[in-house]
Parts: sequence; structure tokens; C-alpha cells
Amino acid sequence: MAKKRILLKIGSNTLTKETNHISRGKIEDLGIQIAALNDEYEFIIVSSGAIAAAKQFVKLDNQDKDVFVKQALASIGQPHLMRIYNENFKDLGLNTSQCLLSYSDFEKEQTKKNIVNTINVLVKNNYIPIINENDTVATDEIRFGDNDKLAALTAVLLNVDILIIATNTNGIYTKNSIHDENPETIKLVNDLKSLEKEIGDSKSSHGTGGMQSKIEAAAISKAANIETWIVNGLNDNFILKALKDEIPFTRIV
Ligand SMILES: Nc1ncnc2c1ncn2[C@@H]1O[C@H](COP(=O)(O)OP(=O)(O)O)[C@@H](O)[C@H]1O
Ligand SMILES: N[C@@H](CCC(=O)OP(=O)(O)O)C(=O)O
Repeated sequence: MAKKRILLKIGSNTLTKETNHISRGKIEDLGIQIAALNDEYEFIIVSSGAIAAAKQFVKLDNQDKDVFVKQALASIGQPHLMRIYNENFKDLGLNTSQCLLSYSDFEKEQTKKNIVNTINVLVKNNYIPIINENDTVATDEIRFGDNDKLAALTAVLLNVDILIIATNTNGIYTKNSIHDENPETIKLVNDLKSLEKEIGDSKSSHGTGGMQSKIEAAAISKAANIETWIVNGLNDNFILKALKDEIPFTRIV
């Protein structure tokens, strides 16, 4: 039976476990889950974390425009981020590869074909593509996006079965409960319009897009009949648990 495809988007907050450095433990947790699911699922990862990885090592002169500094930090941090993935995944028998993409790559037929061809060869040969925005040439995600839209565009292009967006909440909470000790997760969404009133504008410490950019991403995948799951990536085994419905998360169908 053909394996199902999961596009996993993981943001800086999850990768750092809300600290100021990339968590090797979280990356190991991802690898353990991907290895456990290897017979049934193939994974493509969209990972942020380049800027967070650099910030743990360097401090750049901040007189330039903020976004230029972020681009430079991403350039410094990206190879470190990949090294950490590589080191942790290798021990679990998983191979990694890096793809840097930007929105404009999804606008031309030829570049879209090139992305699909490259990723299909990688996946067929058991390499896990780890995608990030090419922050040297594009600034969409470090300004607004959270890599969420990039993840959705990639999910559609690669025709995945599920887009999992890992974040730091148990999915989308109802607006009334958001500040409660135990906020209430909206478990199933059919109509994205109904969600607009639930969205606060807060973002987490490293985050850029908040819940709004996740909903916009879900709209892109929904239009292509791809489910989006918004899951708390801070939990260990969050993918395994979501697949078994053992944790609360939001499923947008
Ligand atoms: N209805 C909601 N339910 C849950 N989180 C919400 C909601 N509205 C706004 N948020 C905010 O969105 C944040 C997640 O987005 P973001 O900070 O960009 O995280 P990430 O780095 O994981 O992409 C949450 O931590 C929360 O502060
Ligand atoms: N390309 C950037 C993404 C920046 C970003 O803000 O994304 P996210 O951590 O998902 O909110 C990086 O790797 O740091």
C-alpha cells in the first residue's frame, strides 16, 4: 500500500521549546516519531528556526533595518539548524536534505516542476526534505508569515494527505476560553469563515504570524482538499498522539 504523505510545519517556538536555543530534545522527538511511522507515512518538513539557531551563537550589529539583520541571522543559523537535524536524525537511521524555497518559486510552472521532481527523488530514496524559506532572497515569512503559507503551498504542490502545523497551543481555542487555565480547543472546522471571530492577535515569543497565518495556510490546503491539523508541538510524541486522537488539536477539513 502506498505511504501517506505528511507535511509537518514546525515553528521556532516549538523547536526552541520556547527558550532561546534550538532544543535537540525536540528535534530528537520529531525523529523518533518519523522513524516510528516510517512504514505508513513519508514526511516532508517545513522547519523554521534558522534565526533562533543563530541568535544562540551571535549578536549582529543592529543599526541596519531589522529585516536585514534577520536575513543575515537566518543565513548564519540555517547551516547550524541543519547540522542539528542531521546529527539527531542520523542516529535514528533517518537521512536529511535541505531545500530553500520562496513564494515566487510557486508562481512559475518550471520552478514548481523542479521542486516536485527534486523532492520526489529525495523521498523515494528515504531522504527527508527539510524546507525553509530562502531568507536571503525573500522576506515574506520573516516579516509576516511564520512559514505557514510556505508550508501550505508546498503541501498543495506535493499533494500531501495531511498538513500538520505544530505550534505552542492545543490547536485553536475558542475566543472566550483563550485566557482560561484550560482553554477549549475547537476540534473540527468545516467552515473557515466561522473561525475569524475566534482569533486573537497575540503571537508567541519567537512567532511572527500568530493563529491568523495558520488559518490562511489552512485555507490554501483546504482549497486543494488537504486536511490541516493544528497541533501542540511542545508535547512529546505529538504526531503519534494526534494520529491516535489522544490529544486535543484542531482539524480543518
Ligand atoms: N484562538 C486562538 N487559539 C490559540 N492561539 C491563538 C488564538 N488566537 C491567537 N493565538 C496566538 O497564536 C499563537 C501561535 O502563533 P505563533 O506565535 O505565530 O506560533 P508559531 O511560532 O508556532 O507559528 C499562540 O501562542 C497564541 O498566542
Ligand atoms: N525562515 C525563518 C522563519 C521565521 C519565522 O518567524 O517562522 P516561525 O518560527 O514559524 O514563526 C527562520 O528559519 O528563522
